[in-house]
Amino acid sequence: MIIRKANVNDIPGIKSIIDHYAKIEKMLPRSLSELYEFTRSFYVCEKDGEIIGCCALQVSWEDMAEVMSFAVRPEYREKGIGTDLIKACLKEAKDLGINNVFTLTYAVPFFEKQGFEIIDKQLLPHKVWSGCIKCPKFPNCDEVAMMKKI
Ligand SMILES: CC(=O)SCCNC(=O)CCNC(=O)[C@H](O)C(C)(C)COP(=O)(O)OP(=O)(O)OC[C@H]1O[C@@H](n2cnc3c(N)ncnc32)[C@H](O)[C@@H]1OP(=O)(O)O
Repeated sequence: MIIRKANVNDIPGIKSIIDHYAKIEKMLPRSLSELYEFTRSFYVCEKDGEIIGCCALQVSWEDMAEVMSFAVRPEYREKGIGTDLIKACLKEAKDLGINNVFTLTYAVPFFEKQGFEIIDKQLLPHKVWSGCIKCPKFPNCDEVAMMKKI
């Protein structure tokens, strides 16, 4: 099992994980087109040639990056893979010179364990909300904003 940067061949596997959770409203859906655009932002967990987890780090503003599209296939959850994916993203943020990593999530207890704290959504830069118009829940966002200083 390895954690590594994604390449374009991983996108169908990433989409299949996200589709599973989007159907049960645990995650926002992502189109193939969006995912290919974000290829360079993704880390994946690969096991026996199969993608079993994914997480993207997207630089959003000066000194700020977002963790997004984060999921582990149901049968592989609770084995530390999510933690390893987040660690890889936090290390990359540090390497990029970024000190603040945030996420918009329903998985609050998980992110608290990783040292993230709940913040007021108003503290996030306006640019973050440009994607919201595409969200099926818009304008009734029920995700929680969380931030970690690294
Ligand atoms: C930014 C976003 O994309 S938000 C969307 C987040 N994704 C989802 O909600 C999709 C469904 N959930 C998942 O795929 C997974 O549960 C993830 C990605 C959230 C976590 O991945 P996992 O591999 O299961 O996490 P991992 O095994 O590293 O868990 C670490 C700890 O967090 C806990 N934990 C994991 N997921 C959750 C959760 N959803 N709620 C509460 N606690 C959790 C684990 O029990 C574990 O606790 P421990 O250290 O006391 O043993």
